[in-house]
Amino acid sequence: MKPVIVRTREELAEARARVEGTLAFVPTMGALHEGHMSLMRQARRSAGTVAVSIFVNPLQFGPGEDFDRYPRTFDADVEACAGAGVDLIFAPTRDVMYPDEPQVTLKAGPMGEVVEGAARPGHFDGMLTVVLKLLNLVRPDVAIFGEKDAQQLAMIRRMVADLNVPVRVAGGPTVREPDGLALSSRNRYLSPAERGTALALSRALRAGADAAAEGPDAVLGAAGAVLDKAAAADPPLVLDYLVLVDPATFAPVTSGGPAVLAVAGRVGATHLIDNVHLQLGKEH
Ligand SMILES: Nc1ncnc2c1ncn2[C@@H]1O[C@H](COP(=O)(O)OP(=O)(O)OP(=O)(O)O)[C@@H](O)[C@H]1O
Ligand SMILES: CC(C)(CO)[C@@H](O)C(=O)[O-]
Ligand code: BAL
Repeated sequence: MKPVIVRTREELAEARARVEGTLAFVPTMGALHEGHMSLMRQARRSAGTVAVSIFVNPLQFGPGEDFDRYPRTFDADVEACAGAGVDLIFAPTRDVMYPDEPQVTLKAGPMGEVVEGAARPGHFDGMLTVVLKLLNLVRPDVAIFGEKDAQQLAMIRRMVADLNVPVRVAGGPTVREPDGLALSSRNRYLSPAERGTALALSRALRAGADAAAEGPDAVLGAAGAVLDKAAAADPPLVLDYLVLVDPATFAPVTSGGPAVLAVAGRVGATHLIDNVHLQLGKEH
């Protein structure tokens, strides 16, 4: 069955009113790939009705970032949604989401200023603002986000807790290419040579994960060695960060226990991120 496509708040409200039973929601920026499809299938298993939004949110892009050239592939996205059993697609224009220049926006707070937030100042403020607006419009029982964007997922959980947003948040595992590269809409910017360099991100995470039992310094050392090589490659990886952080707060982790090893870097003009969950042993 083809999904119903709604573009305005009024059309969405009518479609929402027709939903009986539970609703699962997968927010996206389009250019859909197998990572998004796996979230949609997870949504299909979680609720009777599945909604997806497709909106490239200007508020979460900084000046000089790729808002204008972000891939927009609407027809293929509709096909992908149909294949994953999506019932409803909300595809608003900028004017529908922001009819007036927004005055009241969310502030992500200190957690939004570290790691990815330090590399992209203001990004999490804009992301949380649009996610709260989408949740208010769609009113899902469960909203599903990818673990690839680990800090985004942690920030959304924190927003939902801090602001008592009536939704259950679920994470979906990162889908990878057979060689380890995390699927991302931005991968399509990469030339074959750039893609070769970009593989260092997932390789570094694997090297770090293999050293988890030996503690934080060993993890950062093993991952850092892979990234150092990529920094000297042609084309080079320009590292933005490699950090070991608490999965819920994104504060640095220095002793044993659960942690996220997160990495980001640029290859050419493309900003890529990846992460892995670890159980850290104690330093000897
Ligand atoms: N490889 C993946 N596996 C699982 N979920 C993913 C993957 N890539 C993205 N997602 C999730 O899909 C949702 C929509 O993300 P988005 O549309 O920004 O795609 P993206 O591929 O992350 O794009 P970008 O290149 O901008 O990072 C988010 O919850 C994101 O975490
Ligand atoms: C959650 C989201 C759809 C908000 O614009 C975006 O940040 C994304 O695609 O991960
Ligand atoms: N995938 C997170 C959205 C962004 O990069 O802006």
